[in-house]
Amino acid sequence: MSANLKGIGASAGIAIAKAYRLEEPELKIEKKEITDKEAEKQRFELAINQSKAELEKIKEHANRELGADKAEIFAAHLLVLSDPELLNPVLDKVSTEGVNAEFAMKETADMFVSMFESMDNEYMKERAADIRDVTKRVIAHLLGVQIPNPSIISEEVVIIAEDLTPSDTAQLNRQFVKGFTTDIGGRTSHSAIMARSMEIPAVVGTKQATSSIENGVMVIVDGLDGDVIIDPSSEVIAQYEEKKAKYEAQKAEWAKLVNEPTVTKDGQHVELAANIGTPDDVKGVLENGGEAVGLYRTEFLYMGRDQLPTEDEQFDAYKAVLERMEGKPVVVRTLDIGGDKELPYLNLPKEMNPFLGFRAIRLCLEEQDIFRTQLRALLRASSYGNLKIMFPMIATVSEFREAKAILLEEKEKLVANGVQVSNSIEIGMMVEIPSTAVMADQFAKEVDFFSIGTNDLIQYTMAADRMNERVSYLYQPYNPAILRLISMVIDAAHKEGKWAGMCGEMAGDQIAIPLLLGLGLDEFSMSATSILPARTQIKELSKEQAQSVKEKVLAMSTTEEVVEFVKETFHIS
Ligand SMILES: C=C(OP(=O)(O)O)C(=O)O
Ligand SMILES: [Mg+2]
Repeated sequence: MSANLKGIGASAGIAIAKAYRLEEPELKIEKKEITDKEAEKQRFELAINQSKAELEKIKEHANRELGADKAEIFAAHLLVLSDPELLNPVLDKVSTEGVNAEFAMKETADMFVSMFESMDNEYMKERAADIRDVTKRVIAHLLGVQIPNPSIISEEVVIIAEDLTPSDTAQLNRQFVKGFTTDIGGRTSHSAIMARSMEIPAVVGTKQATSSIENGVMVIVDGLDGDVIIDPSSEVIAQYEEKKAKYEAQKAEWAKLVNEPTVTKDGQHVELAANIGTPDDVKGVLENGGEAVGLYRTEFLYMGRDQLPTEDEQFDAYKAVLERMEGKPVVVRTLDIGGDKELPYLNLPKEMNPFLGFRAIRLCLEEQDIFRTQLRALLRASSYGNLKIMFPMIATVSEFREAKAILLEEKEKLVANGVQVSNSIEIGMMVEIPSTAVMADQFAKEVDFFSIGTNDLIQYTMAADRMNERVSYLYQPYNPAILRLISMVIDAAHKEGKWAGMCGEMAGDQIAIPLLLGLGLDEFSMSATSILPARTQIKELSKEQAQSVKEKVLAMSTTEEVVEFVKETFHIS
C-alpha cells in the first residue's frame, strides 16, 4: 500500500529508488564471561580487519570525490586501528580478565579518550575523537550491527534520515544517491542548499520519514512538489516517471539560454550569479550560464576536516575559483561559521542559541589569526581574477569598519613585502541582520556593495528558525516586513551609487523575482540550477511594469495578499 508524506521541496527533481536509512545504530555492550579466549581474540582481530577494509574504501572514495585533504581523517583512523598501544590492552583484557572483546575494547578506548581529552592540547583532543570514532566501528562489527555510511553506497538509493549535516551531504555519492528525505530541516538549511548545488532531489521537514519508511522499500522523492511516496504501485511509479521525463525536457528547454544575457522585455539587464561552496561547484555555475559567483561560502573549506586549512590551501582554492571564472565577478564571503555550520575542532562551548551566538564575523574579529590568514589568502589570490570580498553577519557599523581595517592592514603588509595584490577589490557586506537593513543608509556610505542574505534576514526578522519546519509558516519571504527591509537596502545603496545584490535563496524564487526586479535589485545570486529558470522568467518580464507595482506591494499587509497579487499580475501558476 502506498502512503504519502508532505514536506518541503528543497531540491528540484524526482528520484525513484530503494530506501536507505541513515541512522546511528544503538550499540548495546554487555559484559560477558568468555571461556574460549583464543576464539574471542580471533573474533576481535577479524573485526579490526573488517573495519580497516571499510575505512580503506571510505578513504578512497573521499580522496576521489572530495580531495586529499578531506581523506586525511580516514588515514588517521586507519593508523589508530594499527596502533598496538590501543589494541594490545584489549587482547590482554580478554586473556587475563576473560571478558568479551567488545567490553574490553570499550573499557580500553574510554580510558584513552578521557586521558587525551583532559590534556590541554589540541592534537591530543583530536586523537581522542579519532579513537571514539574508530572504536564505534570496531564494536559495531563485533556486535554484527551495520554502521551506515553514505560514501560507500553502491546501488541506487534514496536516503532517509532524521537530518543530514552539511558534511553528511558533501559525502553523498551522486552516482548512487538519487535523492533524500529528512524529518527536519527547511529550504534554507545548508544540507538543502548543498542538495541543490549537487542536483540531488530532496524533500526535507517531512516530520515522519524515519518513522514511516523501512529500509529497502521503494520510495519516490518529488522535490518539485515536496511529496514523498512510500511503496508506490506500478501505476504511481509510471506517473512519476512521466513527471520526471517532463521535468528533464523542461531543463533541456532552459538550457538553450545558457549563453544568453539576462535582459528583460524592456531591455534592462540584471546579473544572474550563483552561490557556491567549493571550487568544484564552478563547473555547475558555468554549465548553468552563471554570469558571476555572487556568494562563495568559504566555510565549507574549513568543514569535514580536523584542523584549520592553511593559508596556502586557501589561496589555492580562491585562485582556482577566480581563474575558472575567467574575469567574471566572484564575491567571496569570509568565514561564516556557526548556526548549522559547525567546526568541532575549534572546541567552542555549546550555546543555547547558536544562530544568535559567537559566530561568523564575531568569531573572526576575536580570533584574528584565523581571520587574517583567510584575508591574506584572498588578497594573494586577488590578482587572478575579479575578486570582491564581503563580511558575514555584520550587525553594527563598527564591526564593518573593524573588519575592513584589518583587511586593509593585511593588504598593506603584503604589498610592502612585494606581493602582488589587486587594487580594485570591492569590499562589501551581507545584510542579514535586521539592524543593518534599518541602518542601510549609514552602511551604504562605507561599503562598495550590499548582498542581502534573506535566509538569515527572514529568520531574524520573523524570529522563526530557518531549520525548524514547525515554525516554517512564519518563515515568509514575501511578508511585507521583509519586502520593506529589502527595499530600504536597495534604495540606500543606489542613493550612494553602490550596487545591491541578494544571495539568499529568495533571489531564485519565482514569486520573488518580479518583486525584486521592481525593487531595483542589481544582482540575483542563487543555486546554479535556478539560474536558467530565472533567466527564462526575467526575459518575459518588463522592469517598468515590475517597478510600477512597487508601492502597492509595499503597502500590503499580509504575505497571502502579496502572493495572490504577484501570481495574478505576473501570470505565475
Ligand atoms: C546567503 C546567506 O547565508 P547562509 O545561507 O550561508 O547563512 C543568507 O543568510 O541568506
Ligand atoms: Mg547567512
